[in-house]
Amino acid sequence: MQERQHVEEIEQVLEGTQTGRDGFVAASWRRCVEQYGMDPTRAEPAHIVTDSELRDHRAQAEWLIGAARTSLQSLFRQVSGQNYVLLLTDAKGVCVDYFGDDLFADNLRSAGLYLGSNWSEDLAGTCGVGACIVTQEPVTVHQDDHFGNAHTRLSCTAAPIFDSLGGLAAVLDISLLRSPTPKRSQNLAMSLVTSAARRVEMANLMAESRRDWVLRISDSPEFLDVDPEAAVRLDGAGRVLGYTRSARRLFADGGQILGRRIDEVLGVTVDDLPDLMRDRPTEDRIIEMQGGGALFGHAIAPQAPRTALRSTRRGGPLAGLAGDDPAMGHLLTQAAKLAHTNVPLLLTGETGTGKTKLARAIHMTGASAGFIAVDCGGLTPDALHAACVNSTGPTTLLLRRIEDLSANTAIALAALLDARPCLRPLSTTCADLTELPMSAALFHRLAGATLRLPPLRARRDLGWLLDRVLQRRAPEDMRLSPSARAELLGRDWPGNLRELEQVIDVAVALCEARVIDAPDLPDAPQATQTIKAEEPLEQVMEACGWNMSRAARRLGVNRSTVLRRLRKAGLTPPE
Ligand SMILES: Nc1ncnc2c1ncn2[C@@H]1O[C@H](COP(=O)(O)OP(=O)(O)OP(=O)(O)O)[C@@H](O)[C@H]1O
Repeated sequence: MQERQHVEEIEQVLEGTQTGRDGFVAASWRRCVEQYGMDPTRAEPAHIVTDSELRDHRAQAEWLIGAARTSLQSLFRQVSGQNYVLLLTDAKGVCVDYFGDDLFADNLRSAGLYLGSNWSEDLAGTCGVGACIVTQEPVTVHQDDHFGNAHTRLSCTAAPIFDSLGGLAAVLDISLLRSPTPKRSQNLAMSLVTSAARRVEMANLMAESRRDWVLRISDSPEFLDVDPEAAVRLDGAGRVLGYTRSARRLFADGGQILGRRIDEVLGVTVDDLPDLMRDRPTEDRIIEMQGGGALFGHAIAPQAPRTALRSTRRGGPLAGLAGDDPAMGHLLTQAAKLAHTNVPLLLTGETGTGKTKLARAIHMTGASAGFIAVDCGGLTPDALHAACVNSTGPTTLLLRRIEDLSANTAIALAALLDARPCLRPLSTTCADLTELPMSAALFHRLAGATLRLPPLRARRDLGWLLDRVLQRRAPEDMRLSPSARAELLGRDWPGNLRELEQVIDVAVALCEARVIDAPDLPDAPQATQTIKAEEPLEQVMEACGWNMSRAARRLGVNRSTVLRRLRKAGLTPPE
């Protein structure tokens, strides 16, 4: 009786009658009859691929099975005892991994809820996996939503899993042999399966991105580090190399995502990513969206390869730090050799000469997996311990501005380094070594070797640096006029590379055409400094359009410092 009603309803839908079915189900029924020539009255058995075909499908999906296993196991634990079956199918609909209760194995196998079953729509008719492959959206195909009478007792909820290039890679399906009648009984299954699919995409993206930056994103600071909603993988210039499906919403204008620069949609450039790393408080890691609104970001730096080659040739992150400057060439060759050792390094030089950047490049070149960065100004012994508490394996400890260490924290640091030999300190300082306020004991724990960065005015690769900074911070087709270039090459640069970046940022903002000309350049360094010292925070924020990254660059501090100062001054952006 029920079977006859089901067939009659399919006929009505084919004639164009609205029967209250979900639109995607009606569309699938239509395809089953009109494209695949199926007949709902025929009790089709489950389609199972042969053992050798299954081996092929599993071999091709091996990376996916690996990435999904942990998520599937944890999902299965959540639904255990409720008779749910989990299927992971490849993009063709063939089940390549399976979790179900062995007690019902025979029933599940005959219903097709088993390894090797093929749930593509053109074979199985309207079903969770098939509809998910066609619509590329999460779906519930409940009981008589199914096309064939053989399946009308099942309830299947399926979510798509996309690879990092945006292609459909798999479907995660959670099914019941028997279910309560209301379709909404499967709402919880829908929410479980979509979040499990999101986590599989995240695991896959992370596994692919060991050599690149990853920016993970969340609407709420609470979930940022534990279960972020979306992530993008970025190259050194901030271009998108891969993404999880939910990251599409950042690119709301649609179209191409791969190859786009992240600063086209978010108020961060690749140079801001270190400020979004885990050592910063979560609530300070705010990212403004270009179209308004804000998100929270967690940046993960490229990791060194686990089996780092003991090469002394310069390459990778270190190579990008200098052009043809003999002093920098010598320093970077030394840095490349020292990167593979455990020797504590002290990086000295004037403010803005790139000590922090060099430290990060040394870390990326070496074999330490973990990376912790702390600013020594205001650092308490407790905060130092808290920052290092989770470090287990070899870990780089970047200590910025050790001249600002308090006496108490200096004692705590010496004790910490003795107790945790896995920590490799890389310290930076602008101070003269003879003026460092620390005991000889601590000094020798920090300065196994000293690398001195030259001031920008002494470097012979200023032209190269100008082009590089321009390439990173200006639109692709923007260039410097010969007179602007000559003016910049003649400057003194007391603020070094930081000042160079700011000058380019200002010039890019002021320039009205595609060529930066001399009048677009901000004032001479001396004048700029005087103004900066006198300029109130509110004025800086207004001048930067309340963009925190821009204000941070202008003030020569990082974004979290700007945020802290704003909070302290009780300033908020105008409505
Ligand atoms: N080799 C480089 N090429 C281009 N930009 C660079 C280079 N090195 C550093 N920078 C940029 O210059 C700015 C200052 O760099 P960094 O923070 O490493 O300097 P620092 O010496 O640690 O400064 P401070 O002592 O004031 O903390 C950063 O924005 C960084 O991106």
